Amino acid sequence: MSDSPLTIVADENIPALEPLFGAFGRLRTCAGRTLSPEQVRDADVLLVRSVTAVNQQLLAGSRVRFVGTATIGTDHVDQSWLAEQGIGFSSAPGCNADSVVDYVLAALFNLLAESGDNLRQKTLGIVGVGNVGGRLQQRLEALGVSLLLCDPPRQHQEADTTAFVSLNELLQQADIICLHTPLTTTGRWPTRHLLHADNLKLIKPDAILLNAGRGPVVDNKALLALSKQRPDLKLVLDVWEHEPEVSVALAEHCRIATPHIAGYALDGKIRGTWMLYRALCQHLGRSPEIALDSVLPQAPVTSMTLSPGCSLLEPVRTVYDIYRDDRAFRQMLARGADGIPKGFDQLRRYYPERREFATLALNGQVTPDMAATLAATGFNCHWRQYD
Ligand SMILES: NC(=O)C1=CN([C@@H]2O[C@H](COP(=O)(O)OP(=O)(O)OC[C@H]3O[C@@H](n4cnc5c(N)ncnc54)[C@H](O)[C@@H]3O)[C@@H](O)[C@H]2O)C=CC1
Ligand SMILES: O=C(O)C(=O)[C@H](O)COP(=O)(O)O
Repeated sequence: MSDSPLTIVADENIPALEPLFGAFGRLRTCAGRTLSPEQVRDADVLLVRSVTAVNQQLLAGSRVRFVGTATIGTDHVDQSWLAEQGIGFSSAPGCNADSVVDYVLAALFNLLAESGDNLRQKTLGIVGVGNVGGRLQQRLEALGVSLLLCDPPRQHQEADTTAFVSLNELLQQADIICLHTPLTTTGRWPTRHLLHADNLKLIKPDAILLNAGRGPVVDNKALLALSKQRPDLKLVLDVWEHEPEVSVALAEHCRIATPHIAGYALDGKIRGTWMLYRALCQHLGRSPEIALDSVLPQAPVTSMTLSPGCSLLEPVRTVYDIYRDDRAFRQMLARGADGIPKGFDQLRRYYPERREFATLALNGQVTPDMAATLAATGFNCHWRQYD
């Protein structure tokens, strides 16, 4: 690509486009879900999120030389075809991993508080221990939670294979199962329908099953069938097979149901755009000059008085009320099946501002134990400890 102004076509749902990409040339935004070959034909650069299938069908005949997806997941991009065409590509690994971990902890703290259970007395299984699963592992270890880890690709590569268990062992032993694998259909360990009718049956009574990876990692039909026989199972689903369509029946069986927003803290979304900005600079041989902090709005200071006996749920709910997302999603589903794809995307497009736990400024006085627990949960806040 030359130094002349570039034409950049971008998904309208990518935040901070203008400050990060405005200086490269002409910026045009489009609806990512319905992006057509005609809309990208004259583009030099294409910036997408997870709802745009980037492949030969979209790009053949265009002059696109660089594609960026401001997401962790890359299952919507035909990377082999891009490489064959010599088209540069970048995703944003880890950009919203902390947001997803916040979502998981918000779901778990709420559900366990409702059942009067303590996370420290549970065994939690993480399937897929990469950026998201690994950060979840770190926070939970700091909270003193017993963990089981399943990640065959890592197990195969690493010296300490004893750190991992098989998927069946994890399903049989975990009280809480969190899925954080990518969606893959090829290779040695494909994840499509990783959880299916046969192994879903292994899950323990009263277990929590949470999927914040990709919908098709769980066979949704099999999960619905099982949920009908096993009302004890507590489902938390952020991702669905066939998005933006959703099985209303399955959502009704969920304790928490949300429209693929686990990674939607503003910090994670803008970090994703910024990572693409840096990747494009590198692709063009230019030095990146814009710092992340200059495009990330300051988090509002939420003042909250923490008392020695306060529950962790209070600060968690203050920074992220997961039931707000659950309610909005169910209201949308109740409006009728025809409206679901549109409603699903509307909820995501107009998602209210949410910030990562780490941005919350809490005030107050807490015991040293509570201070340690807050820090382990991911808060980076200002409090005074009681002696
Ligand atoms: N719900 C949401 O809003 C979001 C969902 N995601 C999804 O979460 C996925 C994971 O994200 P990261 O942890 O950042 O990705 P990552 O690539 O850092 O880690 C994925 C891990 O899964 C493991 N894995 C692959 N196949 C496996 C299998 N068959 N069984 C068990 N483990 C397997 C890999 O070895 C790797 O360690 C993304 O690919 C994306 O699809 C990511 C961000 C937001
Ligand atoms: O980063 C990922 O991977 C995700 O799943 C995204 O957070 C999903 O957001 P959209 O790309 O669908 O806006």
